[in-house]
Amino acid sequence: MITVSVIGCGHMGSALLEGLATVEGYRTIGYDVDPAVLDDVKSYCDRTTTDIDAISDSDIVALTVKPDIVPTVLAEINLHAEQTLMTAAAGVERSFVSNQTDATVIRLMPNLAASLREMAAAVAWDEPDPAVETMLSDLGSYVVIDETHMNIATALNGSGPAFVYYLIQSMQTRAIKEGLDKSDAQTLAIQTFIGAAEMVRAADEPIESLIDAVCSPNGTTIEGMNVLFDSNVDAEVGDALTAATERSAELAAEVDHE
Ligand SMILES: NC(=O)C1=CN([C@@H]2O[C@H](COP(=O)(O)OP(=O)(O)OC[C@H]3O[C@@H](n4cnc5c(N)ncnc54)[C@H](OP(=O)(O)O)[C@@H]3O)[C@@H](O)[C@H]2O)C=CC1
Ligand SMILES: O=C(O)[C@@H]1CCC=N1
Repeated sequence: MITVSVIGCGHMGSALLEGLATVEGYRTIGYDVDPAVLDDVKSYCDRTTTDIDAISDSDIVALTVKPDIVPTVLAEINLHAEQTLMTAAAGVERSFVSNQTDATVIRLMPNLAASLREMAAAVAWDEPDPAVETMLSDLGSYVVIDETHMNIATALNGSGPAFVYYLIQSMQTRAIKEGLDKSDAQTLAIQTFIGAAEMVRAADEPIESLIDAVCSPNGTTIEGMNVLFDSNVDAEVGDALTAATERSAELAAEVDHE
């Protein structure tokens, strides 16, 4: 049994708890300062509490408060060396956290698909942590990265779901405008993204070849692709990632200088 405490049960903390609630082998504790937030997650947790001391025997403590709240929480918690403190706050560096706790600190960039156990996560640590490896596998897929790359991972898989939602919305909105029933447009847009992502995962060829396979000669797809090729959309999507990456770096500086 792995005991996981989540400090801050808002969007990210509750997604972790919701995902873990559907897997055997975890005892979960949700901690937050807001009792109303705890009401929302109590069906996913073995225990909810506003008492910070309740996390004292947890194997893994997930820190899912906003970056500027991290110093406040670190001043309140008293963890021991056998515990793992998993910080998920964007921009907050591992060294900043480990200077203020005896626990082993790992840095995680999760995403909200944890609730469905479809999370993409990036983790940075000194040593692999078997309990964390099990937990991340149970919640989706993860990669181990050097912490110097955590800001771009934050943009790619932390913020990335919002970018993908936006693209799904753009496609389904236009389909509805062209006359398709709203529910049908949603079904088709969603399954198209799922299917395309699975095709990319399964393929041992480059994405360009997958695009070519959809583009029948003189067909429909190439007409649409030409609009994309002639646009700046590739650069704009890249710029969205860069903006999020730069903001992650700024957050690090802001928390460090508090
Ligand atoms: N949302 C996302 O998709 C992702 C978020 N993250 C990271 O997760 C963290 C949380 O983000 P998110 O879940 O969106 O934010 P939320 O605001 O939804 O959740 C944060 C929660 O922490 C609570 N809180 C505030 N102060 C304390 C405290 N001292 N002790 C315990 N809990 C406290 C907040 O209560 P109250 O509202 O009353 O202040 C709130 O319920 C951020 O650092 C973010 O960078 C990482 C990846 C993805
Ligand atoms: O927007 C944010 O700052 C957080 C971190 C990644 C996703 N949400």
